[in-house]
Amino acid sequence: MRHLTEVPPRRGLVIFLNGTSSSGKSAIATELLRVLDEPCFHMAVDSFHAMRSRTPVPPDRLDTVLHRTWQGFHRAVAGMAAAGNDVVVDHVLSAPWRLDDCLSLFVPEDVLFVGVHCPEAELERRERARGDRPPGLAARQLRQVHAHGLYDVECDTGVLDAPECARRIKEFLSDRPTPTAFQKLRSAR
Ligand SMILES: Nc1ncnc2c1ncn2[C@@H]1O[C@H](COP(=O)(O)OP(=O)(O)OP(=O)(O)O)[C@@H](O)[C@H]1O
Repeated sequence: MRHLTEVPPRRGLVIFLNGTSSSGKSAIATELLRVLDEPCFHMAVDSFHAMRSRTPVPPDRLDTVLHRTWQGFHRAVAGMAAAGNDVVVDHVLSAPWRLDDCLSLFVPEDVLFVGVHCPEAELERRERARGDRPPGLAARQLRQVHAHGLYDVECDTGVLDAPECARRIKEFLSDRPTPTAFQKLRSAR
C-alpha cells in the first residue's frame, strides 16, 4: 500500500435501512455488501451498543448514555460518508428525534431511504424463533418506525427474501430519481 498525500474527494452513498427489530435489516445489509460494486460498510446501531464497555451504568444515567450512543452512531455514519465511503445503515427510527438528527447530519441527495416492512405476526414468529430479542419489541416499535411515511424504496420481508430485497435496492440505485425522500423530508421540516 502506498501512503497517499491526497485522496480524490468523493461523497459516499448512504443506503439507510429502517425497520423494526427482526424486520430483516441485517440480512438485507449482508446481501447488499455481497452484491454492490463499490466498497461498502455495514453500520448497524446494534454494533455501536456492542462497542460500549460493560461497566454497569446507574439507572439515572442510562438515558443519557444511550442517547450519546445513538447520536454518536449518526455522526459516525455522516463521517464515513463525508470521507467518501459508501455505507449501509441498519437502524430503527423508533423515536422522532432520531430521524430529525439524521436529516440534519446526512447529505440528503446522497441518501437512499429504504423502508423494511414485515407483518406483525411474522415479526412475532421471528422473535420467538430467535429467542435473543424481548417478545413484543418489534410490535411496540411498529407504529413509530414508519410514521414519517416516505421512502425511496420499500421492501416487505414477509414476502421477499433478503437477496431479492437487495437486488431491488441495487436496481433502484442505477437510476435514482431526485428529489430523494431525505430531500423531501428535510424541506418539509
Ligand atoms: N426476508 C426474510 N424472510 C424470512 N426470514 C428473514 C428474512 N430476513 C430476515 N429473516 C430472519 O429474521 C430474523 C431477523 O433478521 P435480521 O437479524 O436480519 O433482522 P434485523 O431487522 O436486523 O433485527 P434486529 O434489529 O433485531 O437486529 C433472522 O432470524 C433472519 O433469519
